[in-house]
Amino acid sequence: MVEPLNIALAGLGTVGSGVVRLIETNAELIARRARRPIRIAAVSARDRTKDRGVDLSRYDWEDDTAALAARADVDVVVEMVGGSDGPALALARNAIAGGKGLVTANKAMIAHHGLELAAAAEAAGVALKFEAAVAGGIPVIKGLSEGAAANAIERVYGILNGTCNYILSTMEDTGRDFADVLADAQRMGYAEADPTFDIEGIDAAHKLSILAAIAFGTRLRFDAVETMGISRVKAADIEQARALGYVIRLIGMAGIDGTNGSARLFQRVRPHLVPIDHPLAHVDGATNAVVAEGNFMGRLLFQGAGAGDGPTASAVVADIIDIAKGEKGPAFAMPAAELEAMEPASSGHRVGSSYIRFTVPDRPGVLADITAAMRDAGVSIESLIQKGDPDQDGEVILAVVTHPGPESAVTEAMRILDGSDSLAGRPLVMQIIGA
Ligand SMILES: NC(=O)C1=CN([C@@H]2O[C@H](COP(=O)(O)OP(=O)(O)OC[C@H]3O[C@@H](n4cnc5c(N)ncnc54)[C@H](O)[C@@H]3O)[C@@H](O)[C@H]2O)C=CC1
Ligand SMILES: N[C@@H](CC=O)C(=O)O
Ligand code: NA
Repeated sequence: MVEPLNIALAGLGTVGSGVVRLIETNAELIARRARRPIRIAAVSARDRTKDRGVDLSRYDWEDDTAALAARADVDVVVEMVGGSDGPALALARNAIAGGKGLVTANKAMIAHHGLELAAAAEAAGVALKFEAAVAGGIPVIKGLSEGAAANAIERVYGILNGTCNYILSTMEDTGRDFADVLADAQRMGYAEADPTFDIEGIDAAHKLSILAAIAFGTRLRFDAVETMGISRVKAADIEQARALGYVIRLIGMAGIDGTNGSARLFQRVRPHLVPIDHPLAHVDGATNAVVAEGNFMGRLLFQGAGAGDGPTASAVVADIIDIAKGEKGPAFAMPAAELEAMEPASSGHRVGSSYIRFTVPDRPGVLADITAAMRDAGVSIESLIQKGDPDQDGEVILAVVTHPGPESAVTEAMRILDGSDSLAGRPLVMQIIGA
């Protein structure tokens, strides 16, 4: 008789309920693939009485998630509570210290404490796994750390936040309002408990820092991700981008930069203009896509559902199955102590075209001031479009696309214009992804 793998589930929201449903629905095939049954020994969440659409009566209930790590009948703790610190981190630390495997969907916790937890798991001889934490259901952690293991990865980039992608692509398709579409994403379980993490790019930055550590064998540097979200993107930008042949997507991008002689880690999350014939332009809704470029494999594209109960549960349970089969890691594809400490690279010398949206007062001389600042900073303008009539405040929108050049020149032009009375608001700069 094969012993089951006994698991404890902490958190029974979108992801946790999905995990219960998946384990119950596919129990037989999971047991065959895991070589043993997966048994839910205990569950815990904030509210015992809440209707989650799954029957929890057959599982032991713990009011305090911390109790799960102390149970002798549990082999693996599955953390689906969320938050970089607090009860999630305490549970993770205690589970590992108690010799239990840890599976987590929590990118915030891994981005902040992943190295510590990975080292602790290696020392304790237990598994730490977090496939669901990056790009939801897409097996990108496994893909990079196993499938692409033989390659030096040169660059990794893509769409890492389902909520932002859902907002941008829905606004683009329907012209609906930002707040209204965000409320939809929350209803569908895509958004973080605090959606600021999504719309300000922080969630994508968490994921990017995890991917970069695995792709490049570097220590996690979430603190060094240059991060900008989509809250300043207006419907007018989406409209202008479309008129110019682009869509807007929140893109995370990481690579090793050797420009100044020493290798540095480049990590950035920002809204970008993506040409409509680029594969990332067709990634809609809560779908994520990750591109990895390796020196022998060439370009790989991983694409699939980046958020939501089913896909995220699929990634969580895949990790549980790996542990049932005896897999122990290491979590970041190499021992935590061997990950290289690398200084962050700045983006100033990067070269490319930019889109700049200016909101300006409707009066003569404004255009001359803007173009003079661009000229003085060495920015060459490819096109400039003025959007229609002034709005009710007497302001108009100017959309500028630059010829390829150093990003530092665009930054300098913005510095020259800072505080100018030819601007009615802070310009928005977005880089344009090459085809
Ligand atoms: N929703 C999604 O599509 C995805 C979520 N994730 C991550 O999975 C984790 C869970 O996310 P969701 O299920 O969406 O969140 P949720 O808000 O739907 O569920 C959170 C669960 O944790 C419980 N909880 C919260 N604070 C607690 C506390 N102090 N003590 C005990 N229980 C507590 C809640 O009662 C609830 O059952 C987060 O780390 C999130 O970033 C990862 C990938 C996708
Ligand atoms: N809030 C996240 C959930 C998955 O990681 C997202 O929208 O991508
Ligand atoms: Na994943």
